[in-house]
Amino acid sequence: MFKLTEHGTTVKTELLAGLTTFLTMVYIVVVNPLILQDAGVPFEQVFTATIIAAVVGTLWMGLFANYPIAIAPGMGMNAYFAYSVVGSHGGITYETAFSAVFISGLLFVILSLTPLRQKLIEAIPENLKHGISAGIGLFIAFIGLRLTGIIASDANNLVKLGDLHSPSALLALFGLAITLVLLVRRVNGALFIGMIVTGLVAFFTGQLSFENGFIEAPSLPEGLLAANPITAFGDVIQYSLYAVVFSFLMVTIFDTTGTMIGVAQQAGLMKGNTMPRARQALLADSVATSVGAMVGTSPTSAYIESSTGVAAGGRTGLTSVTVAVLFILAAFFGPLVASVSGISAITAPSLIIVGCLMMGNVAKINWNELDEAFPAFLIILSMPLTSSIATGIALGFVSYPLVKIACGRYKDVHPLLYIFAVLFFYQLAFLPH
Ligand SMILES: Nc1nc2[nH]cnc2c(=O)[nH]1
Repeated sequence: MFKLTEHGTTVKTELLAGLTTFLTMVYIVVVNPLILQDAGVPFEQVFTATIIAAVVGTLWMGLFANYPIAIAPGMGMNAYFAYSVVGSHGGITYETAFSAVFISGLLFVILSLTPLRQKLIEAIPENLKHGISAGIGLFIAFIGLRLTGIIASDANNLVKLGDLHSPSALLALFGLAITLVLLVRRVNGALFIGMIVTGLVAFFTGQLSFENGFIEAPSLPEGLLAANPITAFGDVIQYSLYAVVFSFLMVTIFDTTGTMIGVAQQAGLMKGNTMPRARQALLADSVATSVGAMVGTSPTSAYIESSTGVAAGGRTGLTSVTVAVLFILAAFFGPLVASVSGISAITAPSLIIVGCLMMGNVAKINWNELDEAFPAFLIILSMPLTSSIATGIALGFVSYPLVKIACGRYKDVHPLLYIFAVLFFYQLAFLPH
């Protein structure tokens, strides 16, 4: 079913890859409720909703699209939901905001079913695709460095070297060194073993403790927040949430498409300029976003952390199915998950190393043609600086046609790219981020 031999992989490799991806992304079941509770949504509800959305999307991805790509509520969009939509749109409750998420999820389902999906992927120029992969690499490495305090904020320069004597930074550096040694010595499961060793050191140095125990029964969602497309659409009209729906839609489509292409390229699963089974892959995310809105979480996205599982050898949907099963188990291990995901140093080394692997794509960019190189460069530069994959893609999409028109090669640009350039320009210039 997963065509393991055809993809040159084994059950053991896939299970290990799934475990690796899961460990780097499981923090979301704790962090997502923490962010959405600022919008008034109860913690327990988001905890369960996050797991439901992740399981639906990731299982769909594994079973129907056969990609080693996991799905869960995105970190950019939960903040946008809590602080820009509910926080600043006067009078908007979180229930109404979930209606907007639900509608954007349904629109995305419809788009995933039309030929536009494949055209969109084909319309993205090769050099921009390489830029997206490399930019994602820099971005996840930056996340790893920031979470562990190796890089800290600075009032004048925005970022600076953090306090390398802090327990978190020291542990992360230790984990990085161990994992790198394992990798260069080509030890199987290096990323995962690195996490286990770092976790053990965290435990014995008192950074990791299990005061709240390990197991707790999950609470079931009390009711559906959005279930009827007509009432949800009514909410969108009543509160004029068109721009909110548009932003959710653009960000989900491009974050997910960009991430899928980046990870599929890393896994060697792209067929030239096209992504096989793109329909099912996009459906996985759009269905998860819609279901997530029904039970109480912000939009889902294909997770960049999937690249850690691919680096660990994951090539098929079995990796994703493993991740989904582990998310189901996580529902019963709330306290354990909260303890481990509170220690960013355990997973940061994987994020940093995978960042390095994904940066390899810069070598494929045609640096000799500035009209090809500059938009790709802009994507790479802006993803970590804006902490947003979608914004990086937006800047690449706006600059590419402009540069091409300037050098008289406007015919080289796919017509769809012009349309998206205008939409992205509108979003960047006039909508809140
Ligand atoms: N692509 C992607 N990966 C993530 N990992 C955590 N949050 C996100 C997100 O918003 N987008």
